[in-house]
Amino acid sequence: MSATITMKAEPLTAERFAAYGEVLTHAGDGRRHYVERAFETTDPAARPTMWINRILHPAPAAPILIDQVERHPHSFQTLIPLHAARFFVAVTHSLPDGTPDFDNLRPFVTEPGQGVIYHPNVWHFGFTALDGPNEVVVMIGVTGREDDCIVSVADRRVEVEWDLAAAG
Ligand SMILES: NC(=O)N[C@@H](O)C(=O)O
Repeated sequence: MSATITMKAEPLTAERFAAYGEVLTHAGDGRRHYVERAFETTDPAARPTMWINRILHPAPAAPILIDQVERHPHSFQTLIPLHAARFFVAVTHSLPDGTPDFDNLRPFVTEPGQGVIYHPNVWHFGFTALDGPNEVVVMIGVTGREDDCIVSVADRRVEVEWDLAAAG
């Protein structure tokens, strides 16, 4: 295991996240804000599926250890917390060999009321509640094959300071 990488999370914005996905908030003056890509898949066998994850334990105040990341090759993935609260997001792209680029991991802290849509194949840390337990709606296209979710265990210790006030 190589040396420890320490990072500081940034506030999540649409611009900072654009290379990895979309930030979900209501935009515009109308009552309805259509989200175009939430159900997009890359495989015709992928069936739109929704579930709710119960997250009983929010991240502790200590730096978050990124022990593994996952990606979904066949579909966009939407995550919408049911309780308006901040959550932690960390994303990266693949290196040429297909493994996650941990050196260029981008950690973020959301605002209450935001959700995210991950682009297919974007490596991401599992949904991590902050400030208390939460429940998160997950929407994704599922083929039922074993590669709907590909997990990669970190080959180095990556710690992220997520308390933005403390991070300065
Ligand atoms: N992305 C995430 O946090 N979780 C989903 O991939 C899931 O399988 O619940």
